[in-house]
Amino acid sequence: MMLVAATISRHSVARAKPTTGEYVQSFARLLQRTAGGQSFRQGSLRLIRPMTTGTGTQTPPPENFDFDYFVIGAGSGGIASARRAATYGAKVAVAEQARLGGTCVNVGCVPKKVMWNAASIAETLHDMKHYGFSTSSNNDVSFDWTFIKENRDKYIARLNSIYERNIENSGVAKLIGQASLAGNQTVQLVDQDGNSETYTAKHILIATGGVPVFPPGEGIQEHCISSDGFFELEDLPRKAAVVGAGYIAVELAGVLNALGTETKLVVRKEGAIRSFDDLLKTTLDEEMQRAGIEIYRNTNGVEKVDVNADGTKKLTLKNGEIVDDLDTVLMAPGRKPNVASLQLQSAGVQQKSGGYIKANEYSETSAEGVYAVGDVVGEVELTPTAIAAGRRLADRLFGGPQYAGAKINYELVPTVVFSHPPIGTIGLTEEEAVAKYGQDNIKVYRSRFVNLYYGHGKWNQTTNQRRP
Ligand SMILES: Cc1cc2nc3c(=O)[nH]c(=O)nc-3n(C[C@H](O)[C@H](O)[C@H](O)COP(=O)(O)OP(=O)(O)OC[C@H]3O[C@@H](n4cnc5c(N)ncnc54)[C@H](O)[C@@H]3O)c2cc1C
Ligand SMILES: NC(=O)c1ccc[n+]([C@@H]2O[C@H](COP(=O)([O-])OP(=O)(O)OC[C@H]3O[C@@H](n4cnc5c(N)ncnc54)[C@H](O)[C@@H]3O)[C@@H](O)[C@H]2O)c1
Repeated sequence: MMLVAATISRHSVARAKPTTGEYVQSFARLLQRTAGGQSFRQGSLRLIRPMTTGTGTQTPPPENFDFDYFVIGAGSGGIASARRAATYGAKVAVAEQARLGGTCVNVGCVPKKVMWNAASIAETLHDMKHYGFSTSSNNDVSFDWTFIKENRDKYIARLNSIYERNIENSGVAKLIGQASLAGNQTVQLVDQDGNSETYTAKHILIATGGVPVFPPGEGIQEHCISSDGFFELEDLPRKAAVVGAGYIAVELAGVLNALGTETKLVVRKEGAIRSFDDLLKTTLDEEMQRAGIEIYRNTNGVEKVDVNADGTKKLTLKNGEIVDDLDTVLMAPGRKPNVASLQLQSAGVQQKSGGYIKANEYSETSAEGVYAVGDVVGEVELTPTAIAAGRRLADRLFGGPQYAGAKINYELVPTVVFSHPPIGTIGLTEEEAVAKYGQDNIKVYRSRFVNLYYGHGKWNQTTNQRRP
C-alpha cells in the first residue's frame, strides 16, 4: 500500500500524497471522467503496484500492469490497433489529446473528400451543356461555401461520436489528455485541467501521427494557413496561392480552382508530384493548367509574405517573382511527426532523420515494449497503412501463435491523389524500376485514350482537342 502512494507522489503533479483509499477514488473518478461515465469491460483496470529494482527504476510486475496495451493517439492507426487488441481480450486504453479519429477524420481524408466531391460537382455542372442540360436564362449556378462547411463539420462531429461509441463498444478505455512516456512501461496523462495520472502497460503503442510544417521565411508563419487552416476557412477565397508540390498542394489547389477561386500553384522545381511516374505528372500538369491553375515553376520556394494596405497578401518568391493580391496563402510543404510532447528519451525511443520514430517491420522501436505505427514512423503516410500496421501489431502481440510473424510491408501500396482529375499508382515508378533492374529488363506499356465522357460533345473532332 505504501508503494501505491509512492507511485502517486512520484508521478502526480502538485498533489499531496493521497491515501490508498483516496487513490482508488481518484482513479475511479478519472475513469468516470475519461470514459464519459461509461463503464469499461469488467476487470479491465488494476491498481499500480510498482516494485523498486536494483537500479532504482520502478517496474511493476507483469501481472500488475494497469493495461496490457496502452495506445497513444486515437487516429487511424491507434484506434484500429486498440480495437483489434481488445477483440483478443487484451486490457486496452487509448489516450487522445484532441478529437477522436485523428488527422484523417478531422483535418485530412474525410473533409478533403467532401470538398473533392463538391469540386467534382462544380466540374460536372460546367460540362452539363455538352449533355443537353441548361439552367435558367442567365445560366447562373450559385455555390454556398458556408453551407458545405457547416454540413461537413456536422458530418465530422457525427463521425467523432461514432468513433467514441465504437471505442466504448470494443471495451477499450478512452482517456482524454496528452500522453507522454514516463520511463519504463509507464505513461503519464495530463488532462486539459492540468491533472496528471500515471498508467503502466505491458505494451505501449505510439500512434501520434503528424502535423503540418511551415517553411522558414519572413511573414510565413503569421500570414499563411496550412491544410488544417483550409478546413477552417469561412469563405471561398477569391484569389489564393498554394505553395507545395505534393498530395496536399495539388488536391487543395484543385478544389479551390474548381469551386471558383483564382488559383496559383507555387512549386520549387519544374512541376508537382515529382515522385510520381512521368506520364502521370505531365498529364496532371497539363490538366491543372487547362482547368485554369497557374503554375509558378522553379521558384526555389517563398522568400517572404507581406500584407498590403488593403489586407491582401503579397508573395515574394526566391526566384524574384511576385504573386500579389492574394486573400489566402496555403502552405503545403510537407508534414512532420507529432512527437514533441512524448518524452521519447525517457523510454529510450530513438528517432531517425526528420524526427520520425525508428521502427522495424514489426513496428518495434528501440525501446522494449514500445511500438510505433502510422505517420509518426514516416514510411508510407496513408490511412490504410496506419490501420494495417496497427492491426498487424495487435494481432502479433495478442492474437496467438498464428500471428507470430505478422508485420507490415510498405512495398506495393496503392495510392490515389485526389487531384482533378484524380491519379492513382502502385509500386515502382519507371525511373525506380530502371534503377533497380536495369533498362534492358524493363518493358513499358502505355495506353492513352479519350474517356467516353469527353468523347461526346466535349471533344472537338476537328482540332482533336478537348473543349474548355
Ligand atoms: C489534408 C490531408 C488529406 C489526406 N488525405 C488522405 C487520403 O485521402 N487518403 C489517405 O490514405 N491518407 C490521407 N491523408 C493522410 C492520413 O490522414 C494519415 O496518413 C493518417 O491519418 C495517419 O494516421 P495516424 O494514426 O498515424 O495518425 P493520426 O490520424 O494523425 O492520429 C494521431 C492522433 O494522435 C493524437 N496525439 C498526438 N500526440 C498525442 C499525445 N501526446 N497524447 C495523446 N494523443 C496524441 C492526435 O491528436 C491525433 O488524433 C491525408 C492527410 C492530410 C493532412
Ligand atoms: N490522397 C492521399 O492519399 C493523401 C492526401 C494528402 C496527404 N496524404 C499524405 O500526407 C503526406 C503529406 O502530404 P504533403 O502534401 O504535406 O507532403 P508531401 O511530402 O507529399 O509534399 C510536400 C511537397 O512540398 C514540397 N516542398 C517542401 N518544402 C517546400 C518549400 N519550402 N516550398 C515549396 N515547396 C516545398 C516538396 O518538394 C514536396 O513536393 C503525403 O506524403 C501523403 O502520404 C495523402
